[in-house]
Amino acid sequence: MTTVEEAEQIILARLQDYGTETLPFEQALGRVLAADIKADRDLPPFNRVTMDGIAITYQAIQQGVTSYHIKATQAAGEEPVNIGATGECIEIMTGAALSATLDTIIRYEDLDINNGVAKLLVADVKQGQNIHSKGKDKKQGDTVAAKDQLVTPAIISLAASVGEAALPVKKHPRVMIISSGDELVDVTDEPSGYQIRRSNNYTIKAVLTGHGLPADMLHIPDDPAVTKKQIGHCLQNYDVILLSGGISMGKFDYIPQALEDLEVKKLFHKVQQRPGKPFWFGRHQNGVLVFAFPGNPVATFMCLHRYFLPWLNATLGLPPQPPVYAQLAGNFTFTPQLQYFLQVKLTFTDQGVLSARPVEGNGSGDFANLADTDAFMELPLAKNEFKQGEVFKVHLFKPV
Ligand SMILES: Nc1nc2c(c(=O)[nH]1)N[C@H]1C(S)=C(S)[C@@H](COP(=O)(O)OP(=O)(O)OC[C@H]3O[C@@H](n4cnc5c(N)ncnc54)[C@H](O)[C@@H]3O)O[C@H]1N2
Ligand code: MOO
Repeated sequence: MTTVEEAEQIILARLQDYGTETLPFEQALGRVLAADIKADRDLPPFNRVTMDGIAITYQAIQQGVTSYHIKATQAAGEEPVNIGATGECIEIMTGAALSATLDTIIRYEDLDINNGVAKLLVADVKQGQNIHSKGKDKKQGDTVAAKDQLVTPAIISLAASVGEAALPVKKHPRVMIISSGDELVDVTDEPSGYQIRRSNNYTIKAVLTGHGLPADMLHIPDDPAVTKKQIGHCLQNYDVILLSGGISMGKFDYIPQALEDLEVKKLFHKVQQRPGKPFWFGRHQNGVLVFAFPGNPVATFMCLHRYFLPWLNATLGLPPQPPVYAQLAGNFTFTPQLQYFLQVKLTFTDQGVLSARPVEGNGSGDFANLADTDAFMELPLAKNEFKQGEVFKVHLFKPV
């Protein structure tokens, strides 16, 4: 059977470039930047005053001059005003551009101002104080934000400041989410005593929305002809199909056969893991990828986080997320020859250690348990006994 690592490698070997698009910069939040953002001029673009007060030349201090005639007042956004002598100063505001004749700012708190004269109240004055020098952060033409990273609020701020009103970002794949099964009714429908409401498709959609990825949804009944027709249509109109359910050994699990008939090449079926063992993954020759997750809600949820999101991350050109490790807060035993993904509740201890308390639940149909946990802890296949204090990798599905 395919191991978790092999499944991951097979999936990550199928990265695809969906191209780029240009968006108004405010709409690019959460997307992946497709080109470097460069400074259109030095940052800051002029010697920027950082305290309200007066501007003097440091020569005055060297000559022992401690009171200054206020020649003018300069607000931020006004043209720089020069002084003509060491005994002069300009009253100046934070954000103003400093004239080349001035090099030191003294804040109001250190002055006594009367009748147009500012008297220094402190002895310790340093040349260049309270000035953010031109080009200190970045020079014109420098990269201020490199491509292949998520557009964050800080990058929106940089784009605005260098005048990039439109940003090139990576295009998303077109995603279709398919649920299947005659036992499933929609959320607004009243289920009979032997039906349930479908939820996996909404879970997947919610996770994708959290990653800024739009997706369409479709439900198909347990009918082989309809299954084939509908999936065939999706193979022509989408880049990625995310299925849940209908892939195990049941008499009405028509999905693997339909995919085979539609010439989606199976790359693996069944992974040595719990939950999610029946996971099916394949690729159509036109490039469409099919992730068919097992129907049990926890299995779908785990596979989405463990396999699809890292693929999405990599296919959009983002660097791999650094692994997160946590310390097991209780003993745990698991004997089947399957890699177990244990649901855990995470907390930081007062020593700054990420601690993981096992919250076992009632198997992969128990979605109530998902709401009470934060992550899956990936327990190594080679072991059966996992002791309190041991450290293992975790896959977070909630921020801690
Ligand atoms: N003989 C065997 N039976 C099963 C095996 C096996 O190896 N041999 N594996 C089990 C495991 S593990 C899982 S997981 C499930 C996966 O089966 P399917 O992918 O075919 O899923 P279904 O049978 O269609 O559904 C399973 C379960 O999940 C519910 N479900 C499905 N879709 C949704 C949805 N959109 N929202 C909410 N719930 C959903 C469905 O009603 C079933 O209860 O197979 C085991 N059987
Ligand atoms: O994958 Mo199944 O989720 O172990 O029930």
